[in-house]
Amino acid sequence: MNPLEQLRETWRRDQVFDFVQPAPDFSTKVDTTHGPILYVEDVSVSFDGFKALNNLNLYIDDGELRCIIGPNGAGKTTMMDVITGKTRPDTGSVWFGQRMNLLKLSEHEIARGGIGRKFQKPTIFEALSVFENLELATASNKHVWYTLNKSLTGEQLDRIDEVLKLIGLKEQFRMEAGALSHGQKQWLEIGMLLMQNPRVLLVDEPVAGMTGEEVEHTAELLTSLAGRHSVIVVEHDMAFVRSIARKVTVLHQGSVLAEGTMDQVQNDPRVVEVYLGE
Ligand SMILES: Nc1ncnc2c1ncn2[C@@H]1O[C@H](COP(=O)(O)OP(=O)(O)OP(=O)(O)O)[C@@H](O)[C@H]1O
Repeated sequence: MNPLEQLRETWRRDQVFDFVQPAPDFSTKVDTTHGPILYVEDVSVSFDGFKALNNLNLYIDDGELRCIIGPNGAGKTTMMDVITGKTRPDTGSVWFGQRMNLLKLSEHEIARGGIGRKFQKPTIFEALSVFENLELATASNKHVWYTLNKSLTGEQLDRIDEVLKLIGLKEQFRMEAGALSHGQKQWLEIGMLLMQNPRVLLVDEPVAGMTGEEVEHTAELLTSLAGRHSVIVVEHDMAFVRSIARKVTVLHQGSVLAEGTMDQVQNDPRVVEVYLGE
């Protein structure tokens, strides 16, 4: 390579500017041949000496829908923070499949690599339409005008159409996102995460503040995602958990207290004691 070519190679845009880099392709590297897509092992997190997570062990199978419940302060948010790279544990390990060590990746790399997180408060662009919000979510460059001025490929349009159907907002695609109902905003944000095609989706209290009908639609949406994605739902609303849950994990004082079907955990005397004591 001559010096000019070497210089060009060194200054290739995608090596210089982070925003034009393609998302890391972890899909081929996430090895789920043993079943689980997430391994959280012996994880402890302390805040000023207080153990928010205490030797937590959690295994999520590829494509499963798991509900995580537990009283206030049980460590549910801290657990999600550890999986998404926001909080680093003091001890333990977190693996995405068998080969991807999440503790070596940044929060940004984890998000782009296939672990999406839906916070309680939606972070949609209220002044843009439903369609434009999804359009924005297709891109690696989040600069609004740059993205909206680029034309979409047929594949991206198909995906937007598919996601609009999934989240039940096909008729509202031209509507300004700010004019959507509370529930619709939550679904739009789930849709934006789906545009990135995550392998794992973490969803924090998805039905808080929703109407009965919206809760039902959310249950349908989340159950329909399982299989193609692994979905972890943290929720306090027990009726909702019962309506979607296959397997439930109960956290208490930073560890797993019980795990099983909703009936099994609700009849577990340790779980009853913890909830009655609240
Ligand atoms: N940054 C922090 N600094 C100090 N203590 C913290 C911090 N984050 C969490 N904690 C404490 O760790 C414990 C676990 O908190 P966490 O938010 O993970 O629980 P949670 O199960 O999500 O609770 P909730 O259901 O109320 O949201 C709590 O006692 C909380 O006060």
